[in-house]
Amino acid sequence: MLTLDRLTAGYGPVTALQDVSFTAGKGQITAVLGANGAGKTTLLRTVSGLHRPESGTIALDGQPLRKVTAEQMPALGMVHVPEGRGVITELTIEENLRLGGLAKGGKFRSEDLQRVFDLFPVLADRRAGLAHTLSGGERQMLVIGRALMSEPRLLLLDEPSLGLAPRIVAQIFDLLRGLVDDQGLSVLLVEQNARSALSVADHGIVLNLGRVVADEAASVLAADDQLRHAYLGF
Ligand SMILES: Nc1ncnc2c1ncn2[C@@H]1O[C@H](COP(=O)(O)OP(=O)(O)OP(=O)(O)O)[C@@H](O)[C@H]1O
Repeated sequence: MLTLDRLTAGYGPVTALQDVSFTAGKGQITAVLGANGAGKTTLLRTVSGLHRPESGTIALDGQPLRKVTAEQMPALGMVHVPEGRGVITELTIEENLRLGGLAKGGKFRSEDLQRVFDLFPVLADRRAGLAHTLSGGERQMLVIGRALMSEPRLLLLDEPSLGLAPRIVAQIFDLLRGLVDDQGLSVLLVEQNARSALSVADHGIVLNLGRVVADEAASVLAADDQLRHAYLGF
């Protein structure tokens, strides 16, 4: 689905990613793990066209994404959900979702809204309420719902568990698993919470100082004590 080949990116003299290569499979959750500063956010921003790599290629379904801008990504079936739950708190929940429907450049479709409300009944119940009234977990559901409005094939998620209670993280990851299993969505999941991410992912990539140090089935990574202690903090 998504293939990175020797991707190198940085910020002036700082190299954030060095020769990063891996494939995120179709209909799978691929977790990108690593400590603070490992390069995870830079990786997602580079894949979604927000940060220009110094070298290497990114291909979606075999098509190189060279020169594709962030604005064009939803039309290609890829949506980025950045860290920090960027809901617009002054708008209602429904208005926030409608914005996601516009990302693809087409017309808003009420069936997309209904589809998202079916997935997140908690948002449907409060559709006319202002987004600032939502809890952290509900805001995370809202930004995922907003991303789903453009019917992506690939969802890029940056730290969805950040600041959420374990029970809410489990609920959100279960939901993602359902989307992948039932609707064939593919997910690239960047997480510092490696234990939870590996419990839901099919595959895991471990980054350390911008380099891939492991690229394995999630179950293999979770069972590798040495790697867990060295890089994943659990
Ligand atoms: N805007 C920037 N300018 C300069 N250096 C940056 C910038 N953003 C990130 N970096 C550096 O690039 C490296 C990778 O950072 P990145 O944010 O991608 O890591 P991360 O794994 O996402 O960490 P975190 O979990 O803390 O967000 C780090 O050394 C970081 O200090």
